[in-house]
Formats: sequence, C-alpha cells, structure tokens
Amino acid sequence: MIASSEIMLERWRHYESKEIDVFLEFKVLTSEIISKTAFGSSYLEGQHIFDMLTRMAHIISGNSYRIRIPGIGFFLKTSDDIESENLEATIRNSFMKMMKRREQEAMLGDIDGYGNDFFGFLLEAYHDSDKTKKISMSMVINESLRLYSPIVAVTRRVEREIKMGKITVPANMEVIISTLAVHQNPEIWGEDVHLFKPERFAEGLAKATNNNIAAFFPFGLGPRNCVGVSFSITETKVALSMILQRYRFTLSPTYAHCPVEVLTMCPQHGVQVILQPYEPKLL
Ligand code: HEM
Repeated sequence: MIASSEIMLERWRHYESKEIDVFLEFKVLTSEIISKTAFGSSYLEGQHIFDMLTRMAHIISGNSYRIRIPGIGFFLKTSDDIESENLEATIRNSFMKMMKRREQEAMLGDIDGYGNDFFGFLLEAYHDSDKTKKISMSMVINESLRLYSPIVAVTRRVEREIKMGKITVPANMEVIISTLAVHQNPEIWGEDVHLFKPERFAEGLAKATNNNIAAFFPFGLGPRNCVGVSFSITETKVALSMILQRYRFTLSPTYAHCPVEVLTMCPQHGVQVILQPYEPKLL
C-alpha cells in the first residue's frame, strides 16, 4: 500500500498547482494495491484481470435493464454476451493459473512477508490522533461511505416466510435492500441527511443513526458481509495520510458533481482537484 501510494505521489509531482483527476488516480492506485496484495509478483497479470473486470462491469451495467427471453438467449447472443463470455473464460483461466503458481510458491516457501511493524505503528498513530482531533479520518470515511455508498444495494433471498411489520415476505423471494435509501433517510440521520457532515459520527454510530446501528451498512451486514472491510479502510487511511502530508487541495472549477452507478457508485465526469504542495510550518 505504501509503495504504491509513493509511486502515485511521485507521479503527482508533475501536477503541482495544476488540475488532476483523482478519480482516475485512485482507480489506478486501488487496482495496483489489490493486484499486488492478491497476486504478489504476478501483479501485472492481476492488473490485466482488473481491467477485464472493469470492462465486464460496463457490460453488466449497460445490460441490466435488458429483457431476456428464457431459452432463446442461449442461441441468440448479442456482441455483449459474446464479449462477456470470453472475458469470463479468460479471467477464470488466469485465476486458475495464478492460484496453481501461488500454491507451488507456497510449498517451496517463496511467498513474501509483509511489513507488519510499520503498519501497526501507523494505525496506532492514527488511533491516538483520533482521540484528540475533532474530526477524525474515520468520521470522514464513514460520512463518504454513507452519502456515496459504492454499493447502492445488497440482496438477500428469504429462506422461509417472515413478517416484517405489516408485510409478509414469502419464502424464496429476493429482497433488495437499498443502501442509498437507508443511508439518506431523514428519520434515521436527521433533516441534514443530504449534507456532508463527518461530525455526525463524532459520538459513535448509535448517536449518528438515532439508535439504529444496522442503518449504516456500506459493507453489507451479517455473516456474508464484505471480506474487504479492514483492507479498504486501512488502504484509504494509508493513502490519505500520505497524500495529506504533502498536499492540500481544492475542487477545480471544471468539476461537475454527478454520481452515477456503473456497478459501483462513480463520479461520472471524474473528480478534478487542484493540488497545492503543503509546506508544514516548523514549530
Ligand atoms: C470501499 C470498498 C468496498 C465496499 C464499499 C464494499 C462493499 C461490499 C458489499 C456491500 C458487499 C455485499 C455484502 C452483503 O451482501 O452483505 C461486499 C461483498 C464482498 N466484498 Fe466488498 N467492498 C469493498 C471492498 C472490497 C475489497 C477491497 C475486497 C477484497 C479484498 C472485497 C471483497 C468482497 C467479497 C469477497 C464479498 C463477498 C462476501 C460474501 O459473499 O461472503 N470488498 N462488499
């Protein structure tokens, strides 16, 4: 995470006092970090897989409202169907090959270790500064995940008939739970629900949610919630802390606020900011 963030910051030197689209930058950063973490030395191959997954995401989003006739779809394939089938097969093959290689490396004892000591130090430093500052990084992250949840809904299949208030939900029904709707419900969050206010989390989740802690679920809930929670939060904190040590930034006048869903919530026209190098005052 640290090495990839450093590479990104090195690139940013060319953009000092200029406009840069941080949405593109963070896309590159996160795919590089996950590729290196998941695939180790094969991370370039991993990045290729993420590019293919991004393409799949576009195909899925573009086809989500297409009506399919059962059976006929098997014989009549659109160019999107053919492309996504090819992508799926290539991704599956690459994964299988990499897993085999990793298995062999593990047996030979060739897999890298991680710099855990430095991580421990960094996170401890953050936990300490949380205590003293009014707005902590966790509050900012939570508020961003509340207002702009990357996953706009989670689904569950109901195993047996249940009653939810006045509604009876029959068995086998698929229920879509809208993260967006719950995260923006004024009865839970208050009338300022549409404002970006990290301080709403200052006194904990129960206070922020009017005692409905399950109303905040950017990573889903229950035994099948996201396995990448700690990974993503750590990644955000590491990258942000490294960025903020070097830069202050303001939104560029060219920025147009337009969140859209392309499998995950994304800024349609990017996020253009102006980077100002930060020179900390010596005490
Ligand atoms: C900000 C970043 C992320 C968000 C907001 C997010 C959100 C989610 C959500 C809402 C779910 C569905 C959970 C549910 O149905 O209850 C999910 C599932 C999952 N996520 Fe994430 N995720 C993020 C990053 C990651 C990362 C970095 C990884 C991998 C390292 C990851 C791996 C997974 C997996 C494997 C599942 C399926 C879990 C299961 O079905 O048991 N996620 N994620």
